[in-house]
Amino acid sequence: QYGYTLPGWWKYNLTYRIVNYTPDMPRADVDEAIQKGLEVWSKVTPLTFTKISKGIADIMIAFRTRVHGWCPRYFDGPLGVLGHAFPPGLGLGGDTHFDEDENWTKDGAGFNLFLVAAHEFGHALGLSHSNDQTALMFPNYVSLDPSKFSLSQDDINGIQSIYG
Ligand SMILES: O=C1CC=C(NS(=O)(=O)c2ccc(-c3ccccc3)cc2)CC1=O
Ligand SMILES: [Zn+2]
Repeated sequence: QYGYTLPGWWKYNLTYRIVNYTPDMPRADVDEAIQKGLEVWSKVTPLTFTKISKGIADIMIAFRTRVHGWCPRYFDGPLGVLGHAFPPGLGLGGDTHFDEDENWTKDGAGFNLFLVAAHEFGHALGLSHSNDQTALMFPNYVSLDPSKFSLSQDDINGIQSIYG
Protein backbone atom coordinates (compact mmCIF):
# COMPACT_ATOMS: atom_id res chain seq x y z
CA GLN A 1 0.00 0.00 0.00
CA TYR A 2 2.99 2.23 0.43
CA GLY A 3 5.02 4.45 -1.77
CA TYR A 4 7.05 5.17 1.34
CA THR A 5 10.24 7.16 1.16
CA LEU A 6 13.20 4.95 2.01
CA PRO A 7 15.64 5.10 3.68
CA GLY A 8 14.55 5.98 7.17
CA TRP A 9 16.77 7.16 10.00
CA TRP A 10 20.29 5.80 9.99
CA LYS A 11 20.17 5.41 13.79
CA TYR A 12 17.59 3.90 16.13
CA ASN A 13 18.02 6.18 19.13
CA LEU A 14 16.37 9.48 18.27
CA THR A 15 15.91 12.64 20.34
CA TYR A 16 12.95 15.00 20.29
CA ARG A 17 12.30 18.45 21.71
CA ILE A 18 9.00 20.27 22.18
CA VAL A 19 10.15 23.78 21.26
CA ASN A 20 6.91 25.55 22.25
CA TYR A 21 3.50 24.64 23.65
CA THR A 22 -0.02 25.28 22.42
CA PRO A 23 -2.13 27.34 24.87
CA ASP A 24 -5.07 25.03 24.06
CA MET A 25 -3.96 22.31 26.49
CA PRO A 26 -2.05 21.94 29.78
CA ARG A 27 1.66 21.36 29.13
CA ALA A 28 1.51 17.95 30.78
CA ASP A 29 -1.19 16.88 28.29
CA VAL A 30 0.93 18.07 25.36
CA ASP A 31 3.94 16.14 26.70
CA GLU A 32 1.76 13.04 27.08
CA ALA A 33 0.16 13.30 23.62
CA ILE A 34 3.59 13.67 21.99
CA GLN A 35 5.15 10.88 24.04
CA LYS A 36 2.25 8.54 23.20
CA GLY A 37 2.35 9.55 19.54
CA LEU A 38 6.00 8.45 19.40
CA GLU A 39 5.32 5.31 21.47
CA VAL A 40 2.90 4.12 18.76
CA TRP A 41 5.93 3.64 16.52
CA SER A 42 8.59 2.64 19.05
CA LYS A 43 6.35 -0.25 20.14
CA VAL A 44 6.68 -1.91 16.72
CA THR A 45 10.29 -1.00 15.85
CA PRO A 46 13.74 -0.92 17.49
CA LEU A 47 13.40 2.89 17.62
CA THR A 48 13.75 4.75 20.92
CA PHE A 49 12.83 8.41 21.57
CA THR A 50 14.52 10.57 24.21
CA LYS A 51 13.08 13.96 25.16
CA ILE A 52 15.55 16.83 25.49
CA SER A 53 14.67 20.32 26.67
CA LYS A 54 17.32 22.41 24.91
CA GLY A 55 19.65 22.26 21.95
CA ILE A 56 18.95 20.58 18.62
CA ALA A 57 17.00 17.31 18.64
CA ASP A 58 16.50 14.97 15.67
CA ILE A 59 12.77 15.69 15.84
CA MET A 60 12.07 19.35 16.69
CA ILE A 61 8.36 19.76 17.49
CA ALA A 62 6.66 23.19 17.37
CA PHE A 63 3.26 24.84 17.16
CA ARG A 64 3.30 27.40 14.36
CA THR A 65 0.92 29.44 12.16
CA ARG A 66 0.93 30.62 8.54
CA VAL A 67 4.46 31.30 7.23
CA HIS A 68 6.86 30.34 10.04
CA GLY A 69 10.62 30.75 10.28
CA TRP A 70 12.72 29.06 7.64
CA CYS A 71 10.16 26.28 7.17
CA PRO A 72 9.52 25.81 3.43
CA ARG A 73 5.89 24.85 4.10
CA TYR A 74 3.24 27.09 5.67
CA PHE A 75 -0.10 26.72 7.45
CA ASP A 76 -3.51 27.84 6.32
CA GLY A 77 -5.36 29.11 9.39
CA PRO A 78 -8.13 27.14 11.11
CA LEU A 79 -9.01 23.68 9.61
CA GLY A 80 -7.42 22.57 6.36
CA VAL A 81 -3.90 21.33 6.99
CA LEU A 82 -3.38 20.39 10.65
CA GLY A 83 0.31 19.67 10.66
CA HIS A 84 3.32 18.70 8.60
CA ALA A 85 6.48 16.69 9.19
CA PHE A 86 9.69 16.31 7.22
CA PRO A 87 11.08 12.87 6.29
CA PRO A 88 14.26 11.60 8.03
CA GLY A 89 17.34 13.73 7.46
CA LEU A 90 19.58 16.41 8.94
CA GLY A 91 18.32 19.91 9.75
CA LEU A 92 14.57 20.07 9.03
CA GLY A 93 14.53 16.28 8.61
CA GLY A 94 12.11 14.74 11.12
CA ASP A 95 10.89 18.14 12.31
CA THR A 96 7.16 18.20 13.00
CA HIS A 97 4.99 21.31 13.09
CA PHE A 98 1.39 21.60 14.24
CA ASP A 99 -0.91 24.39 13.07
CA GLU A 100 -1.56 26.56 16.14
CA ASP A 101 -4.71 27.91 14.46
CA GLU A 102 -6.37 24.57 15.24
CA ASN A 103 -8.02 23.74 18.57
CA TRP A 104 -5.79 21.02 20.04
CA THR A 105 -7.37 18.71 22.58
CA LYS A 106 -6.80 15.57 24.60
CA ASP A 107 -10.31 14.27 23.87
CA GLY A 108 -12.64 14.22 20.87
CA ALA A 109 -13.27 17.96 20.62
CA GLY A 110 -11.29 20.03 18.10
CA PHE A 111 -8.40 17.92 16.83
CA ASN A 112 -6.91 15.25 19.01
CA LEU A 113 -3.22 16.08 19.33
CA PHE A 114 -2.17 12.47 19.99
CA LEU A 115 -3.82 11.19 16.78
CA VAL A 116 -2.44 13.94 14.55
CA ALA A 117 1.00 13.62 16.17
CA ALA A 118 1.06 9.85 15.64
CA HIS A 119 0.23 10.41 11.96
CA GLU A 120 2.84 13.16 11.51
CA PHE A 121 5.52 11.12 13.27
CA GLY A 122 4.85 8.39 10.69
CA HIS A 123 6.06 10.91 8.10
CA ALA A 124 8.97 11.99 10.33
CA LEU A 125 10.09 8.34 10.36
CA GLY A 126 9.87 7.93 6.58
CA LEU A 127 6.32 6.78 5.83
CA SER A 128 4.13 8.42 3.23
CA HIS A 129 0.35 8.10 2.96
CA SER A 130 -1.47 4.81 2.80
CA ASN A 131 -4.61 4.11 0.75
CA ASP A 132 -5.82 1.71 3.44
CA GLN A 133 -8.59 3.65 5.10
CA THR A 134 -8.06 1.87 8.41
CA ALA A 135 -4.42 2.96 8.45
CA LEU A 136 -3.02 5.72 10.65
CA MET A 137 -1.19 6.94 7.55
CA PHE A 138 -4.42 7.39 5.64
CA PRO A 139 -4.52 11.00 4.40
CA ASN A 140 -7.78 11.99 6.06
CA TYR A 141 -8.25 12.73 9.74
CA VAL A 142 -10.74 10.39 11.35
CA SER A 143 -11.83 11.46 14.82
CA LEU A 144 -11.81 8.23 16.81
CA ASP A 145 -11.51 7.48 20.50
CA PRO A 146 -7.76 7.66 21.13
CA SER A 147 -8.12 5.00 23.83
CA LYS A 148 -9.34 2.58 21.13
CA PHE A 149 -6.57 3.55 18.73
CA SER A 150 -4.30 0.89 17.26
CA LEU A 151 -1.95 0.75 14.30
CA SER A 152 -3.28 -1.11 11.25
CA GLN A 153 -1.29 -4.00 9.79
CA ASP A 154 -0.57 -1.69 6.85
CA ASP A 155 1.14 0.83 9.14
CA ILE A 156 3.13 -1.95 10.81
CA ASN A 157 4.18 -3.44 7.45
CA GLY A 158 5.25 0.01 6.28
CA ILE A 159 7.32 0.94 9.32
CA GLN A 160 8.87 -2.51 9.66
CA SER A 161 9.91 -2.45 6.01
CA ILE A 162 12.10 0.53 6.95
CA TYR A 163 13.19 -0.47 10.48
CA GLY A 164 12.65 -4.24 10.30
O1 LIG B 1 1.69 15.34 4.63
C1 LIG B 1 0.60 15.78 4.96
C2 LIG B 1 -0.19 16.59 4.06
C3 LIG B 1 -1.48 16.95 4.52
C4 LIG B 1 -1.95 16.63 5.73
N1 LIG B 1 -3.19 16.99 6.05
S1 LIG B 1 -3.66 17.23 7.59
O2 LIG B 1 -2.62 17.97 8.26
O3 LIG B 1 -4.95 17.86 7.55
C5 LIG B 1 -3.85 15.72 8.35
C6 LIG B 1 -4.68 14.81 7.78
C7 LIG B 1 -4.89 13.57 8.40
C8 LIG B 1 -4.26 13.29 9.59
C9 LIG B 1 -4.53 12.02 10.28
C10 LIG B 1 -4.83 10.88 9.54
C11 LIG B 1 -5.12 9.70 10.19
C12 LIG B 1 -5.12 9.63 11.58
C13 LIG B 1 -4.82 10.77 12.31
C14 LIG B 1 -4.53 11.97 11.67
C15 LIG B 1 -3.39 14.23 10.16
C16 LIG B 1 -3.19 15.44 9.52
C17 LIG B 1 -1.16 15.88 6.71
C18 LIG B 1 0.13 15.47 6.28
O4 LIG B 1 0.88 14.84 7.05
ZN1 LIG C 1 6.29 23.80 9.15
